[in-house]
Amino acid sequence: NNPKEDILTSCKATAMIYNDAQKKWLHCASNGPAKIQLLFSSETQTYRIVGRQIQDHEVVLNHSISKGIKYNQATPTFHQWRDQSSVYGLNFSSKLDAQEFGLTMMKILENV
Ligand SMILES: CC(=O)N[C@@H](Cc1ccccc1Cl)C(=O)N1CCC[C@]12C=C[C@@H]1CC[C@@H](C(=O)N3CC[C@@H]4C=C[C@H]5CC[C@H](C(=O)O)N5C(=O)[C@H]43)N1C2=O
Repeated sequence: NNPKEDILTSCKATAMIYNDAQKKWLHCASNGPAKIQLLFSSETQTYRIVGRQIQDHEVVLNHSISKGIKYNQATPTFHQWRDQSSVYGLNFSSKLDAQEFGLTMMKILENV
């Protein structure tokens, strides 16, 4: 971890990406849930979302949270967002995780 990044929130969720051609959601990795973190870098004053598979630590999500992204809390345990190129989804393990993640994401989006 870059020591200069603050972990704003951390939770367990399955990272998904929408395949527009097939019109279906695909898992970003095949082996179960990931640890999803919202990070703030004081050095660059930027936020990013990082997801690492719990089983093998594979990085399945890693992108900066920019002004342009649109975030949608589709259900109490499934949130999704789109940027210029893709649509991502998080299937949370619990409603509480989803609530906390959503609140943190909304605060970030007010500040980017
Ligand atoms: C205008 C727009 O982009 N709309 C987006 C949602 C959205 C709204 C506002 C800001 C950002 C976003 Cl991503 C949208 O509707 N999208 C993005 C691509 C797929 C989808 C377009 C159409 C389908 C209709 C059903 C819904 C969907 O995919 N859902 C709803 C929540 C549900 C929850 C979990 C995932 C997991 C597997 C299951 C499934 O696909 O079988 N599924 C879904 O069916 C999810 N859909 C979508 O989320």
